[in-house]
Amino acid sequence: MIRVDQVSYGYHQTPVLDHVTLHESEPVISAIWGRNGAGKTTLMSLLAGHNRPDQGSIQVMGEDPYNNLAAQKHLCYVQENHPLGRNWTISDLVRFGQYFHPEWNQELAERLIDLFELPSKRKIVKFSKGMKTAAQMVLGLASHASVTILDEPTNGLDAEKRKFFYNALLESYEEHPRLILVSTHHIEEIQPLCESLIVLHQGGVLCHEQMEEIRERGILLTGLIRDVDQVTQGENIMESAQLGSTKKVMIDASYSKEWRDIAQAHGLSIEKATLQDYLVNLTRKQEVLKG
Ligand SMILES: Nc1ncnc2c1ncn2[C@@H]1O[C@H](COP(=O)(O)OP(=O)(O)OP(=O)(O)O)[C@@H](O)[C@H]1O
Repeated sequence: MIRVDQVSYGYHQTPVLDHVTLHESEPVISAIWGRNGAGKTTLMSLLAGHNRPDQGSIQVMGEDPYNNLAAQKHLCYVQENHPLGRNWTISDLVRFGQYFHPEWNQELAERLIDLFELPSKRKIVKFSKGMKTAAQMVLGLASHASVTILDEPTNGLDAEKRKFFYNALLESYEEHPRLILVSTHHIEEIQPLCESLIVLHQGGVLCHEQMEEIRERGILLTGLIRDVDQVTQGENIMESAQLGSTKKVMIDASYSKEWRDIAQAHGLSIEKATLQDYLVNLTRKQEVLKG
């Protein structure tokens, strides 16, 4: 569905993406995670054909997306500040969606407008931040585009609206399976919906894995310093803290029965780290290693 091969891109001689390769061949909801400035939006805008790679090639449904209408009919890219017409209302947005997206689902669009309580007559520029995001999500989800790209789709949404969005995302995907790429900083909330995770870091894809595998990684062990040190000898320690005679570490290992047994045998407590904390440490570790 998408093929990114050896793509490099920079702004005014400042490199952002460096020989990035990324393939998704099946319909899937995939999260893109990375620290601020990692290049998530840059990668998404290249996939959407808004910019052309400096090097390498991109294909979306077999087409080069840059300046290519044949590719655009397969694509819906919803970015943070979507350039909606200044005077647009929700009705204009819906007309735009119907016109540009051959698979547009009008019934879903109407239901989402209702759910997000979006006023039909007010101009979108006068919406609150959360309402603007919700309006953009109506476009992204109802587009049913084969490659739907959502950049920070929960920005500004309150907890209830985020829940509505996650339910609608899943419903829209189940009704019309396709590739939905979602960049997010709120990985804990969205990870139950995603089958794969792409981590961007230092200009490249640090990992691209099945969510069910990566969400098991990162374990926290707590106990007496000497016991923790003994058990974690030779392990990849991602984080460590001491308080008196007690030590707590995060190691880069899967939360497996084997590890639970080892912890129990040594009198250590064991917990699964959050995916968010694991990823923060994973990207920090790389910085340390490279530094
Ligand atoms: N139009 C631009 N001109 C110059 N530099 C840019 C431009 N857009 C982005 N950059 C730079 O490219 C790098 C990657 O930015 P990008 O917006 O792709 O990251 P991101 O992962 O989406 O970040 P965030 O999580 O903060 O939204 C940053 O260093 C940013 O300053």
